[in-house]
Amino acid sequence: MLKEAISQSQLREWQQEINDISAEFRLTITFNQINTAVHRLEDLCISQGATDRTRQQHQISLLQYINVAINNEHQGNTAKVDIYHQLIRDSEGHILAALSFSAVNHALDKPDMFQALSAIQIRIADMLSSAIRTYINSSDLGLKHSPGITHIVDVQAFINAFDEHIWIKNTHGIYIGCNKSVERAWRKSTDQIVGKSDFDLFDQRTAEAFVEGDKLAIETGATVVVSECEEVDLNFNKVWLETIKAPIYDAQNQLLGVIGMTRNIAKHKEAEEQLILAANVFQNAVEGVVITDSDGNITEINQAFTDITGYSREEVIGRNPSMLSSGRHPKSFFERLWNTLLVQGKWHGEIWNRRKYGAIFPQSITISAVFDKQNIIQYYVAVFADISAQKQNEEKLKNLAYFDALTQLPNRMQFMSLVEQELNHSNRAKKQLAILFLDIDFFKHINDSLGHVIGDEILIELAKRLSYALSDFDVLARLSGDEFVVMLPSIMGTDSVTSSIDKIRSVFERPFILDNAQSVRLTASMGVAIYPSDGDDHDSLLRNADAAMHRAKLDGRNNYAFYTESMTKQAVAQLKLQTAMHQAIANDDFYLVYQPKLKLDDLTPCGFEALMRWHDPILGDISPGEFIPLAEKIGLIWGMGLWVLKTACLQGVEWLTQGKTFERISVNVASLQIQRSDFVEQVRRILLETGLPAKHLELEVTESCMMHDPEAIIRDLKLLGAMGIALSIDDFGTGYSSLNYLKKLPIDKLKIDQSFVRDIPHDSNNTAIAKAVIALGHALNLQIIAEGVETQAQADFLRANGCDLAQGYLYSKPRLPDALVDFLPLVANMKP
Ligand SMILES: Nc1nc2c(ncn2[C@@H]2O[C@@H]3COP(=O)(O)O[C@H]4[C@@H](O)[C@H](n5cnc6c(=O)[nH]c(N)nc65)O[C@@H]4COP(=O)(O)O[C@H]3[C@H]2O)c(=O)[nH]1
Repeated sequence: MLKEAISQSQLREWQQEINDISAEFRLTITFNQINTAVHRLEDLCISQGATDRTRQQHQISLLQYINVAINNEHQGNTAKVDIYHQLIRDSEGHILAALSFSAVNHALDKPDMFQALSAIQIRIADMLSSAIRTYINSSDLGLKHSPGITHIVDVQAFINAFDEHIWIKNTHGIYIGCNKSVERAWRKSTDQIVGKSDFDLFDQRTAEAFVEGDKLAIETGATVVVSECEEVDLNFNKVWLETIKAPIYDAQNQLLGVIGMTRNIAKHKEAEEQLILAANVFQNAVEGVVITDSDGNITEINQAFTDITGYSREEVIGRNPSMLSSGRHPKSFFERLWNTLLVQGKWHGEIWNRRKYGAIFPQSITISAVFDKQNIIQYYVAVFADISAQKQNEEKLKNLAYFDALTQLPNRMQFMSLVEQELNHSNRAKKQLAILFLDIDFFKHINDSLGHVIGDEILIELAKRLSYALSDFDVLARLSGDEFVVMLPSIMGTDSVTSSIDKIRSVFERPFILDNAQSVRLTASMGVAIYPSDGDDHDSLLRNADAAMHRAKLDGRNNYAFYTESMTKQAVAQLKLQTAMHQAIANDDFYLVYQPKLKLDDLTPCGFEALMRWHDPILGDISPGEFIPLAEKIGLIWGMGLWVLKTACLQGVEWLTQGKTFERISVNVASLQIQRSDFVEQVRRILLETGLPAKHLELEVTESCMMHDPEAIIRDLKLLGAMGIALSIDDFGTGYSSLNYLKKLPIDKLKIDQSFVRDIPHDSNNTAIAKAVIALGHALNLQIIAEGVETQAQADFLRANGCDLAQGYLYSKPRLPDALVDFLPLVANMKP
């Protein structure tokens, strides 16, 4: 339609002008001129919202025009009517470009404008060609005559400048152009190439492969990589060649041919190989690798990370590595880590982390910050190794160095170091410490007769038994062979040592059963040295304990000895007593005596204190002052105390049933008894079982019972008081006197300890104390009883100072029940 709007004469005139211009172009077209046109066309494309497809169409047009122009030239034609095609050549006649001018005026109001289609092939490395379409003001064309134009564009030269091989084939597979690089590579001139097919130029197989590539490009309709191969270039260098091909279409989308390029991608290949190598190293590294962004979010991990932590890639990407935290390191540890990382860009150390399934493990880790060109942190890369096995080996080595391989007990070196540490502590705390040296009697016979394997079995079993028998604070070690040592820290004199000796001896009471069901009975000899009296360093203590052990062996084995004689005697005596006490309980060798208590004003009896007695057939009479503290120490006091209470209650019931009258029987209660949570319950049970009314029972507790959990003791004493039981504080003034608690206690009596009664009225201190206790007790509405009253003068003083009650040898020693008739009036004879 537009074409029709233009007069033929006008058209002819323009064509002539174009011809002229083209003729001019033939010689003088400049790069700048083309460039300007390119830019104008590109702007136009952009402003018209040209899509990639449009641009591609332009490229196709370009090549089509070149093709047409070439064909026209070949066929001797000069131009078509409406589109004029012009090949632009350089001075040597090489084709520079093809220009097509369409003599169609798009703007009738601007007759000086016509559409010019300039097709210029610009060969660049990535094979982009530009198709140019622009409006050119005819007056602009005057520029073509400008004398300043000097640089001639040589497109062939331009494509020749590239090392890549570039060629163009038409739809018949005939080469229609190529560059110098092709000439060199194929060792043929352009003339020998253009107009030929692959089958003319190459062997059958190669030609077929090339044609296949053309087909592929045509079928896919886009640029395709048709082959990659390693070859040798003209200089016999190894090169990697990549051939890409693209189909060429005209404006009507008709296939015109295939353009191809082969380029050396050795550098890409190298980079690609390096990337593959790096990726392989990353993935196959034995060390775990984790990469985070600058905010600490995980962006990548490798396989070893998953193997070590158990977390898959999906489970960690985007999360913070703190998800692995074991909780073993304090906050300050990570603060220091970050400080170092930020200041030095790198941190190396060991971290305990947690695996997915909970186990914690040590890792040796290096964290590096990765900076960009502006020195801003882009990533953190952490490379770590699981060092669990290494740590276990270290631990094993440590064990070998410090522990006995057979029994797993500390060895001599470890024992000595532990003793040294404890000595420092004992020295500061002014405490005693004991080293006990133990040697199995006749162990050599075991080894000789039963063999070393059995000997080892026995030693292992003994180590287990000893560990079990001793307390957690004691340190047991095996020095060598059948020699064991024990450190008893913080001992309180020889008593606690003998109790440990007792425990160790009990280990040997059971026979050792061997694999063959045979049993062996063993004994051991022990020697004890005590710090600081027997030595002030680990060497001398061990040496002296060893010497003591040898003396025990000389004394007949199955024995023990202290380094000093007196201590040995003391310990022997205690152990004897201890053994005898167990026997006495079994034999029912204990019994009670009762000491009357009297009112001081008229000396009427008001009750009895039950006191325990023990007569051992071998050791004779043993004082409660000796066996009660031992019973407390070895844990027998609870059972003994219940026995006393029950026996005293039964005695009271017996007297009552005999018609004898008394106010109360008082029973001593040890601190450890009242501290038991079921004490009140046991007292209630015994009263019920024996039938003694609570109003006939009094319990004497010492002040020291308040030292442990006073609130609970006060609560229990109140419960006992509420049952009708009288309560008195024994030995008042000798122990833990807290007036604060005293006023809260539900007690009835205070007993002045006999140590304050002794020597009154002569001892001014004691008389003052006695007076003060009486005054204090009365102020608290308590009755006061004095014990250990032996003289009339004491009794007179106490009475004169308001003391209410008394007991002591002056009136009666503690006696067996049958000997107390004088103090137990029958109900009928009772004074009103
Ligand atoms: N020198 C002298 N002593 C006198 C006189 N009158 C009484 N005594 C003694 O003074 C002690 C009074 O008992 P204690 O202060 O409770 O002191 C008792 C008590 O703390 C404890 N004890 C005795 N029997 C038991 C018991 O069954 N249970 C508990 N837990 N402790 C008991 O043993 C301690 C000693 O008891 P014993 O040897 O029986 O000693 C008794 C008694 O025999 C006197 O005029 N002169």
